[in-house]
Amino acid sequence: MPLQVLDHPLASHLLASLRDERTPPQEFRQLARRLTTLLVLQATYGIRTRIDRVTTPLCETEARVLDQGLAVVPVLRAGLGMLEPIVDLFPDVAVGYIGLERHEETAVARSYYSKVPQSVEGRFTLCVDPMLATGGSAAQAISLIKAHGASQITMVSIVSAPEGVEKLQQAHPDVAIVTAALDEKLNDRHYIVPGLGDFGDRLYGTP
Ligand SMILES: O=P(O)(O)OC[C@H]1O[C@H](OP(=O)(O)OP(=O)(O)O)[C@H](O)[C@@H]1O
Ligand SMILES: O=c1cc[nH]c(=O)[nH]1
Ligand SMILES: [Mg+2]
Repeated sequence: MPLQVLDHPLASHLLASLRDERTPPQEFRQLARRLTTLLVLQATYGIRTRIDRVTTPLCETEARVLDQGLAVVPVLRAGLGMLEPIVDLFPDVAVGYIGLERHEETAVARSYYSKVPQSVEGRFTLCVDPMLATGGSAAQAISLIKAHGASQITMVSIVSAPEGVEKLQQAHPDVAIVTAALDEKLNDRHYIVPGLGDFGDRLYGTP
């Protein structure tokens, strides 16, 4: 599936502040929520709809309504920073959780928690994790989500590296990727450059 890079002046503006090393955690969390709202509008464009009828104070008319449930699976911990706006926009969403932590040196992700509802089957499913670096965490998370029956999955990230996009597209060619930025590269510690640093640490104030 092609990669979609969100191209909107407000998204760029919010991302600039997220990247800024001076942005404190409280503001960082708010920016992450606002940018996720924009990303999710793009990511859910293909959710199934149907035509219903509604009566306005003036007459009856056709109205397009949602005809498919949404599921979201944030990858702990940083993905939690993207959850709240999605639950606000889609109150009937089914939420699963996957805990993954990269090894500091190898960057290989270790799984420490997983609770994905079987109800992802048939739902339009978003896997959310703000950083797509080597792609190891996203590829593992999506394999787990698929094992629970999901078949229509979109990966939503805030910043992506070319290496991560390539890995995910190879591992899961059926999964769409929506991101706010495709950055230049990974450094020798597997961090995205220019990136924004460690998203989880900046979100939760844990240097
Ligand atoms: O594409 P990858 O190379 O796998 O890297 C991306 C992962 O790294 C970060 O999580 P981290 O392991 O730091 O855990 P945290 O969210 O708990 O800080 C980030 O939130 C992704 O999950
Ligand atoms: O740049 C990166 C890479 C992985 N995880 C982060 O939080 N930042
Ligand atoms: Mg981290």
